[in-house]
Amino acid sequence: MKIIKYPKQSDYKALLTRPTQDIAVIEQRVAPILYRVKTEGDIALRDFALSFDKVHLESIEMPSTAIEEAASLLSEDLKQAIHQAYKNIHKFHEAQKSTPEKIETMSGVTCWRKTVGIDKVGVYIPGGTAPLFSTVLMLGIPAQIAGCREVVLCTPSNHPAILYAASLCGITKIYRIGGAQAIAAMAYGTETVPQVYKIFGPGNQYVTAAKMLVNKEGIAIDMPAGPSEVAVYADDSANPAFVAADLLSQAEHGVDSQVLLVSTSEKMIEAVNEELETQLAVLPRAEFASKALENSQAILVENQQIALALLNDYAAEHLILSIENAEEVSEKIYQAGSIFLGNYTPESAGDYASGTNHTLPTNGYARAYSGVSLDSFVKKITVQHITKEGIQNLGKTIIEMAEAESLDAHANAVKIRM
Ligand SMILES: NC(=O)c1ccc[n+]([C@@H]2O[C@H](COP(=O)([O-])OP(=O)(O)OC[C@H]3O[C@@H](n4cnc5c(N)ncnc54)[C@H](O)[C@@H]3O)[C@@H](O)[C@H]2O)c1
Ligand SMILES: N[C@H](CO)Cc1c[nH]c[nH+]1
Ligand SMILES: [Zn+2]
Repeated sequence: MKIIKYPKQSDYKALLTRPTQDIAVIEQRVAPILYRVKTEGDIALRDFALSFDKVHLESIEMPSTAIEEAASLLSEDLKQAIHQAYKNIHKFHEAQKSTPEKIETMSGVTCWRKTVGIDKVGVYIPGGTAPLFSTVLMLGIPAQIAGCREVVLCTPSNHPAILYAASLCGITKIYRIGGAQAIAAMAYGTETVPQVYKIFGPGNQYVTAAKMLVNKEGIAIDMPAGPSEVAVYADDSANPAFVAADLLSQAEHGVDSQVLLVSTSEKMIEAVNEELETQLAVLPRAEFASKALENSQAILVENQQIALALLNDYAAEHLILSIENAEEVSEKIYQAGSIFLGNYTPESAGDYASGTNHTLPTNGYARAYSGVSLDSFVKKITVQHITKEGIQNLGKTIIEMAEAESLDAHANAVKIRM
């Protein structure tokens, strides 16, 4: 990994640029895909499956026999692991349920919020270069807890673990389509794929751009969750082999991934770089990882204050603090998708099984977005009830304000009751 020593603040922006293609270029590629699915429906889905994924789709919907067979194609160990992950993710997301409180703002005036699962949701499960069945749990479990009535799943992969995890989450509508065309299918609906109100899920740049484009047409999305990234802040208490392993764990996702190492210790950076070479040499996805490492850097900084400023600017999807007093220092982080503390908290734990959600904002979107949670799958509807006495207490205030806005009918709706 390139080493950048003591950069000036004016260099941060260039230094922290993501390797993703220009969004305008990707949108130009994706917009015609969306249009064809919108206007031609299933015919376009079949064409794109053939040209992008090299599959001739007999049936766009996953056959029920494949779903039923899935369990028998997986090892007992893998099924056990999936169940353990399911339990932890369920526990963490179930705890996010909140009991709405009824608040009496004035005597006789009561307001509250009721929580409702979004009726129809679509989840995208990446499957271009790896079948991310863990993402099924990350999206299917909160949808299940939220009580979403219809959950549609699209993925270009037919890996049995995706089907098995989907069954655990009660998802039965599975479509074997990927990329921007899958996002379009869920956004507009086709003869086969049902239209949904909100689309969730990570994916490559085409998937992410498609989500952002359909969002402009009024379809809700979770957030831009594109190519994976991790930043590691390591001091001399870190273990260089652990740090290198964490960097490679995200670099192996794809050529457009980016990883960042920030340290006040030149010795640590050099040791991590050596470890990277050793570990990369035996990594099956070395081709992806080494390309991603070309887009990545190790940055040597003077002190912790500068390290934290850089990391907050970068707003990494994942931030690992392999430093002393990690929890205390994490209080000073205000821009990151998910934080991992200490030497024994690999980012992979959050990817699979600790309980937190791995669908997280990339490309700096962690400055304004949170990762997926139970909240992402629900709407909160406000409810209020005012008694005959309550309107006497509140009425004067409303009339005063409505008349000042020159909206007499608003004022009358109160006066008539008083
Ligand atoms: N941010 C997160 O929370 C998160 C979580 C998991 C994975 N990810 C990211 O998801 C991505 C998965 O990517 P992937 O490619 O393996 O799978 P994917 O399922 O996202 O994309 C595969 C699809 O891309 C389409 N495609 C491929 N080349 C294309 C082209 N030239 N033009 C138009 N469409 C094309 C194809 O239709 C294919 O089905 C990785 O970048 C990974 O880092 C992010
Ligand atoms: N690291 C990815 C989120 O950026 C999630 C994932 C799934 N499987 C492995 N990793
Ligand atoms: Zn990962």
